[in-house]
Amino acid sequence: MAFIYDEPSRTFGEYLLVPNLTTKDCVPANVDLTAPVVRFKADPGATPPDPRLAPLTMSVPVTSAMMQSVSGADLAIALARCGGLSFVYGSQGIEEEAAMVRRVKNYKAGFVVSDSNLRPDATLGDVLELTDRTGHSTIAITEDGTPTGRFVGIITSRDYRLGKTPLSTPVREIMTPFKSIHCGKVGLDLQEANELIWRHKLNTLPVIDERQHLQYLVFRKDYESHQAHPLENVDHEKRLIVGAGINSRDYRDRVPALVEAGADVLCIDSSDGYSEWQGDTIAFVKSLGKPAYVGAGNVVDREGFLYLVEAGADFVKVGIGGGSICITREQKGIGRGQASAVIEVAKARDEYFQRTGVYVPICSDGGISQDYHITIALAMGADFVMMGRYFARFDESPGRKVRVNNQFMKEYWGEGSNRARNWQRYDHGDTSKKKDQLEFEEGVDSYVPYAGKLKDNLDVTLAKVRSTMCNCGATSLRDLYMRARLTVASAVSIHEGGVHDVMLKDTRGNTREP
Ligand SMILES: NC(=O)C1=CN([C@@H]2O[C@H](COP(=O)(O)OP(=O)(O)OC[C@H]3O[C@@H](n4cnc5c(N)ncnc54)[C@H](O)[C@@H]3O)[C@@H](O)[C@H]2O)C=CC1
Ligand SMILES: O=c1[nH]c(=O)c2[nH+]cn([C@@H]3O[C@H](COP(=O)(O)O)[C@@H](O)[C@H]3O)c2[nH]1
Ligand SMILES: [K+]
Repeated sequence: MAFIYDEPSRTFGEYLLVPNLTTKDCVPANVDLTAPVVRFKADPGATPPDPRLAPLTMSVPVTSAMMQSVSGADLAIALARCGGLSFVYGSQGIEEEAAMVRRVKNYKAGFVVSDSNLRPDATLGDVLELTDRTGHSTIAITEDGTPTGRFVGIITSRDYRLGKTPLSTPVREIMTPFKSIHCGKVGLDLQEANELIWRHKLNTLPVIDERQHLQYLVFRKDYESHQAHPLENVDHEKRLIVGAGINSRDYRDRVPALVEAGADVLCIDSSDGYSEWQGDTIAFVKSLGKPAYVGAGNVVDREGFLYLVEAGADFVKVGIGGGSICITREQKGIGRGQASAVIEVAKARDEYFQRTGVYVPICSDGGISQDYHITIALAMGADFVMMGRYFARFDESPGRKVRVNNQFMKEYWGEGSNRARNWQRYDHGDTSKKKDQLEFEEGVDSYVPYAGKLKDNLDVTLAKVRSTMCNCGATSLRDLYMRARLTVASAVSIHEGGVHDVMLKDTRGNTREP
């Protein structure tokens, strides 16, 4: 006989937090958002345990969805610099995905590999053409014109006069030559580089190796940007932390390549994780010689969670059909309201911890359509959240920025859409996929309003989270989960929470309905 749940399945927008006493030390500056990423052992007497006991943590509880339109290398770098974690999308060739992971791991804040380089026999005409193409006015001159060739000089716009200096002038006659340039030696850190920049009043510090080959450029303005990222999520070698998506088919080839590339944590990407395919995938990752972390999912209930935990998952992702581009509930009728799913799985996680002393973090994936939904998810017991739409809006996401009806938009398409699935037609890596199944789309191709830089937006979002936590008397995510009091809002009280019974006024004094 079919089992019917007593309670309807609910989602974040149906709940509100009721404030607790805010003590005077409970201010946003004192809020610590550190979250565990992977399983760890702790004293089951303290539920939930201190997240800093986990072997992999993040300083803000936010991850970006493993989607083609969300998590490429640029977004992964920007998010890790703000303290979060990206999962580079797995719906691409294995080599391509590994290359993205490598790009994130090789990123050194403040140290950039020069992208504008010429040989000494190039001309001013070449300089102008290159400046135009890259938008960068600092050009490194190396013997072979490569970013790591023997370094012989530098050209900036101060070295020539447009309209006066002939375009045919060779670079070697106008560049600042090596002997007049202050350089750093490879191995110096950003602070030391910055010291040199200030001492010698430089705009750019070239960093060379013992053979005088160029390695990096350090720009004065980038040091300031580094100072603005105090929460950066880095490993013990100060490299940014990055995750990578995998699937339950080509994992035997994909996982070793990603681990080799330096992925800190993997995650199986699927709408439905309660399957033996995922059990096998986890077992494979755990059988590798090298230790590797792997998350699994998605699940929406206690049974699915326990199955993946017992299979060895390092974290479990929660959510079926709640994503903004999802049509799974409509197409297949599977899923559960995101709040109900998180509440049940968080309870199962706590019981498992109390029984075994092993804490397995959970991630609420999809359906965050307002910033405060993050706080609600965390209050309900999610250790961190995953978002797609949210990040697709930013400069750093891979989708194109386009103008639609006089407004800038970014493209955002679901991983279950035909657009995303097309990669397999051009890649030979995953030919086993669904040969035996008829295909139907489970996601849409869409636009989202362009919103600018990731950091600017995430700073505001997290300010709201911290502020709400203070309303709830919480300065850590553990506090929040332990103390939060949530109430279901009736449809009428949701109406009451919006603007009502007033006419809105614009800057010219005109009025309109809310
Ligand atoms: N979170 C959500 O609500 C949803 C997410 N998505 C996203 O769309 C993408 C595709 O998701 P899915 O279609 O669920 O991918 P999937 O690859 O997990 O599953 C597709 C089908 O293949 C089967 N399968 C998996 N491994 C297999 C193996 N080794 N051998 C034979 N059959 C196997 C599965 O049982 C399923 O029927 C993912 O990126 C996912 O995150 C799609 C729908 C909903
Ligand atoms: O039904 C679906 N069809 C799709 O094509 C699809 N692509 C992604 N996802 C899932 O949605 C999450 C992102 O959701 P948001 O945009 O709401 O943040 C992601 O993290 C995924 O869990 C999909 N679900
Ligand atoms: K299943």
